Amino acid sequence: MADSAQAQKLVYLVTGGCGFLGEHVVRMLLQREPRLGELRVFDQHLGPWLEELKTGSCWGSLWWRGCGRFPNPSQAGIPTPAVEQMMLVSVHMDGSRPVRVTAIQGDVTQAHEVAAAVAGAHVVIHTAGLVDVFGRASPKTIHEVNVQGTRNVIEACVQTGTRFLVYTSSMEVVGPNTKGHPFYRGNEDTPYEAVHRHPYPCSKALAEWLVLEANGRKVRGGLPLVTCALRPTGIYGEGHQIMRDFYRQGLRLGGWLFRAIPASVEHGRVYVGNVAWMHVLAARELEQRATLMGGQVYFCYDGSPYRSYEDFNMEFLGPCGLRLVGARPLLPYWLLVFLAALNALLQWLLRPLVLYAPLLNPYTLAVANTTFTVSTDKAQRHFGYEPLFSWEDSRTRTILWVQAATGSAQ
Ligand SMILES: NC(=O)c1ccc[n+]([C@@H]2O[C@H](COP(=O)([O-])OP(=O)(O)OC[C@H]3O[C@@H](n4cnc5c(N)ncnc54)[C@H](O)[C@@H]3O)[C@@H](O)[C@H]2O)c1
Ligand SMILES: CC(C)CCC[C@@H](C)[C@H]1CC[C@H]2[C@@H]3[C@H](O)C=C4C[C@@H](O)CC[C@]4(C)[C@H]3CC[C@]12C
Repeated sequence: MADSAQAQKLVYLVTGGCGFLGEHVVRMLLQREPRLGELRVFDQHLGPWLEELKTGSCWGSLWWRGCGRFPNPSQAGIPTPAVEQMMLVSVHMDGSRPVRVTAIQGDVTQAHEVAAAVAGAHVVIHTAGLVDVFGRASPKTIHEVNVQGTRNVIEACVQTGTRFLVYTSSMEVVGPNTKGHPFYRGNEDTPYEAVHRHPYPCSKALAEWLVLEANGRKVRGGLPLVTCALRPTGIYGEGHQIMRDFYRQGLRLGGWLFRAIPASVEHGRVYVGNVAWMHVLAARELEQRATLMGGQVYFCYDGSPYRSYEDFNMEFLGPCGLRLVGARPLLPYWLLVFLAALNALLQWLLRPLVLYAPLLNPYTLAVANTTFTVSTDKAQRHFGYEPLFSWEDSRTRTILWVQAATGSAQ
């Protein structure tokens, strides 16, 4: 491996590289991808943590090399991107393998920006997306970012000759469906009636379909594109904003959270570090295992226990001082349905004046109240995935993050 790592330096592009998952993918690539030569981090909002790369506080000896333009993509006939901010950082991972990290502020809905970022990349990990089940963004915007953005990424690969594309899909491509059918310990082949109405799962399903359908298309130079899609269940870990929201809500209620969903409704969860690791491995193995992996979907899984959404959250919020009240839901389900519908109505009525987007709405209630758990080893069989972080590790890391993010260390 050391010799081949010396021989071949690869250019990776991570779209959405400053998001919750994207940041972990970026860090994982820097730590664990021996063939990494250049890493392009593409995002609409560049995170301040990228600055750490310059100061060396992240991974040993990193240093700033100065500002520069993105490598000229004109060889591929692509116009130079109209991006607002770029920087070049040189990262020395172990004293012998310098990796150039290029941060690109850009928008996946802008085809020319995407094409310019993709030009010359060997591998694209496309995690950028608008994750909105609360009604913050319009259905049109969700479609533009998640579907048109993905189309732009695929077309950029085809035009510029990039052959390997890993797409971050979602469990929601499958379900839970609007009928509330349980998906219990299901795998990639489990039959399930996927019915999508909400803009977010609709957009993820369509985007995933585009990615899988593009597998085998000839890219510039004549070789086939190889694609696969990873479907995380609910991701948790350092940087999980909803976990922080739950903590704050608990604080407002005097340190108490009130059980809303029966403990028997199990919800699939997966640690962000393992999801990132799965992306890195899938991207690494796509070339060698193109026939097996091309056009395939993989659920993301690890050793996280099957629990209800609220009980699972308490694994982290409990050590931060919150308590979940009630062995059973305190409110009757019909009342929750009523409150969720009321929230939806208020959101609609208030929209001209203010954005009202609470956690509880008919869609989130349906998701939280429907069992959806996966049990599969497909990623292990196809590309040798084993979780990098045990449940104990994942739990500890998440607790430390919640404590630090909320100042709740006890
Ligand atoms: N969070 C979860 O539980 C979960 C579960 C399954 C799948 N996913 C998928 O994982 C991916 C990442 O989700 P996340 O939870 O990290 O969300 P996130 O919002 O933290 O990250 C998404 C990133 O994409 C960027 N982005 C959004 N619109 C963009 C645009 N037009 N152009 C460029 N960048 C843009 C955002 O700035 C953000 O940094 C998404 O595709 C999401 O659908 C998330
Ligand atoms: C009824 C309330 C008390 C609780 C509301 C919880 C609700 C906000 C949670 C429950 C399940 C969560 C989703 C689930 O983890 C999986 C995903 C898939 C991913 O692609 C995007 C995020 C999403 C939809 C989670 C959003 C928050 C949900 C609905």
